[in-house]
This record gives sequence, structure tokens and C-alpha cells, in this order.
Amino acid sequence: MNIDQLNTDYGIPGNLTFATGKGGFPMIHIDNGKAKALISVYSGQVLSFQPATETTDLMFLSEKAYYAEGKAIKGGIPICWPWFGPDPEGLNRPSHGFVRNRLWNVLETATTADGATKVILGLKDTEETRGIWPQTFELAIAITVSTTLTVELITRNLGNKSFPLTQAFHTYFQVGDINRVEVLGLENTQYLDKVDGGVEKTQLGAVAIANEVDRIYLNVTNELVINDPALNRRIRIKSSGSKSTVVWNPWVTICANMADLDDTDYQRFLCVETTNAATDIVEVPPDGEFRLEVIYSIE
Ligand SMILES: O=P(O)(O)OC[C@H]1O[C@H](O)[C@H](O)[C@@H](O)[C@@H]1O
Repeated sequence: MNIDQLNTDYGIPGNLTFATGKGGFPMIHIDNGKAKALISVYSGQVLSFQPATETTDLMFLSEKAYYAEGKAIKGGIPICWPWFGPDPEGLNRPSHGFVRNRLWNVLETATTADGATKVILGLKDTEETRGIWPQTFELAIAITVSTTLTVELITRNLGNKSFPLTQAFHTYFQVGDINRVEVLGLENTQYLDKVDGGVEKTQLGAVAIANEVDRIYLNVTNELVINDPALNRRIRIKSSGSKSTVVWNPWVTICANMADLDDTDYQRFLCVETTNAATDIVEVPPDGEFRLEVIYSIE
């Protein structure tokens, strides 16, 4: 992708510019008075979002993240699609699908009536993607940067058969001190405990993190709040199109074994993922579309 051409076609003077970032990837820099954001065109991924009123980024982005073709960038909002987690058909295809590690296309940029900046990136099937997943599709991500951050993932089925879909906004929230963080809104909700062989359990009280946590919460209907006393902020997560939420923190050992995380990074992030996962499977009909949306605000 030619950066000058991207700026000519899609730049918004004073608000949005393209520049070559790490790994040579095209990056979108937004600074519109309401917030600053960094979006990678590779992986269709928000890497950074900070409202003008805040002193700390909403996102955690690993210092050791890979910026290389075929690898996922650790941090921000990776997109898991068209499956969440391991290959649902056991064919050894990559975990979390195949769009978080490929270059997307820039489809549109705009300033909205209320001064927000909107970016739409997209992917279509190719011979190569049909070799991995035999479907004809259009995938778009619409990212709206304002005092809040809105991300919408739109799946269109251009084929003549319905297909099942699981997916996630695999968001890495920056937190001040993992030991003091709690997630509110999941009280009395059933979850599958992936750290305990997938056993179904009931959440009692707020979610606190004191060891490895890898859970799929089911039938989630509430807005969620991450309460982070160390950063003196509450992150509100409002979603639509999702009935499940994944909460993930690798804790000490897994974190130390991940080459793209620093050993102590588990103390500085929590993934609270807006998903269609486990039994929350979406069927996308032929000529149909499905929208998964999330809005993040900081209080
Ligand atoms: O390292 P990744 O492939 O990005 O996956 C990181 C994590 O993603 C999700 O949260 C899963 O529930 C975890 O089981 C997985 O370890």
C-alpha cells in the first residue's frame, strides 16, 4: 500500500493521516480534538485510543508485540473471525481465525456530523481464503473515534448457503493493577471455566483476578464495567449482537511463556472480550448480514 496514495484518497487534513508504522504496516493516526487513536490497516485493529480528557490509553499494547506478516499483534482490539478459539473443525487452522493476521483494505474515512472520525476497513474472500474457509463473504469493520470508541464488525454472506460464525473483539484493556481490578455486570452468570476443563460454574459477585482466568460467560445481557481503582477509572462496555463474554488474563506462567509479552505484563492488562463464542453461535443466512457492535466509554 502506498502511503501517499492513502493520504490523498482517504486522509482528512488535521484529523486523520496514514503513516508507515512498525513492520512497515500502514497505520492510521487520528487526532480530532475528542480523542487520539491508532489503527493498524494490517489486522483491522485498533491499537490505541485515548480521549482528550484522559491521561492514560484505554488499550494495552505489548512492547514485545510482533509486527510481521502472518502474526497477530498483541494488544488493542484483535479481531477473531470467523471462529473464536481453536479451529472448530479440528483441521489445524489458526486459532481465532484468519483475519487478525492479514492486511485489510481501506474502504472509507469520514468526519461525522458530530465531529467524530469514522474509518471503515474491509476484507473479501479470495482463492486463498476459500482454501482456508470455503465461504464467499464481505467483512467490514467500522471504527468511530469520538469521546467514546465504537467498533462494529459486519459480516455479509455472499454465498448461497448459511454459515456458522463465532467471533470476538479480543480487547486488551490497560489496567493500573490487576490485583485491584473488578469486572461488574457478570454477577450470577454461568460461565465455562477453560482453566478447569470447561466446567460450567456460576459467577458469585464481581469478577476479581488472582490467578489465570480464561472464562466464557454465557447469556450475558448487561452492560459491563471494569472498575480500575489504580487508574481511577471505570470502563463501560456496551454491546449488541453478542450474548457471551470472555474474560482472560494469562497470569504469571503463561505470560512468561508468551514471547510477545513481557514477564510482568499480566499485571497491566485484562481482556474482556465481546464475543459470539461457545454456544453463542451465529448463523449468517445467504445474502444476509450480521452485526457485532461494542461501545467503550471511560467514566
Ligand atoms: O495468544 P492468543 O492466540 O491471542 O490467544 C489469547 C487468548 O485468547 C482468548 O482469550 C482465549 O480464551 C484464551 O484461551 C487465549 O489464550
